Amino acid sequence: ETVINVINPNMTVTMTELIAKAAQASASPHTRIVGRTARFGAASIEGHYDEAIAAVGMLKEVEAGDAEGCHAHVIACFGDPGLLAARELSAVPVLGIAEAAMHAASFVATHFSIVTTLSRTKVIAEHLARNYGMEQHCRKVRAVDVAVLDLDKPEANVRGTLLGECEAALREDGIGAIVLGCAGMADLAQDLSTELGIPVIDGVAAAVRFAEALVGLGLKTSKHGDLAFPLPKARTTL
Ligand SMILES: O=C(O)C[C@H]1NC(=O)NC1=O
Repeated sequence: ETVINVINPNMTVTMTELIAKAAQASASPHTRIVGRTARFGAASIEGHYDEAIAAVGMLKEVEAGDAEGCHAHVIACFGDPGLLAARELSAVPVLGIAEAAMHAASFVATHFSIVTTLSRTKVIAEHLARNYGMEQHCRKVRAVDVAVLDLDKPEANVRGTLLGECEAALREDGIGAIVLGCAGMADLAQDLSTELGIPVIDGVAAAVRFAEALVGLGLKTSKHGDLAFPLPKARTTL
């Protein structure tokens, strides 16, 4: 059995449930998904400050997963908060849903656009695309301006708004695929892909399958050099 620790770095349990459901739906039969929710940080992550404090809570859940002997971690927040810190901390593979989604999109299209939640978080996705060497593939980061915790509210009409933004991206951006820029959109990817007739990629599903692939390849996070375990020293723990 492969155990994948899927961490919601925000503190909203209903989102963790949606994420874990999407992760299990994507996983192979012999994979067990353990969903974990950050117990320190923010109810939702919508900017640099939220990301900074959420990373601390996320890292505690990496420790919990490692203590349980999980085979890989998925950081299920589109900002990939604390990704390299988690890779230092753990010896098993750690994937962020943004990195995983962008790579999946680059395998099936020459260019893609990202559609995320609030306009103020577009810059975070732009920084990630640059850091991941994806600027040649990522044409544009768009936003539907729906707050993360409103995604599951019927009155927000997220599906309709997302569809409109994706159609604009298809018309204007010169792309072949769309990346959904929020873990909370995980349950919408399939439906939008069918409606639009193009790959619409949810990073939770992509990260779970890539994690399985890395485990299957016997690959673990390298502890030589940059991602070696953190140096022992006095630290404030939660
Ligand atoms: O950055 C975003 O808009 C989405 C990001 N925030 C969050 O609480 N979970 C996420 O996936």
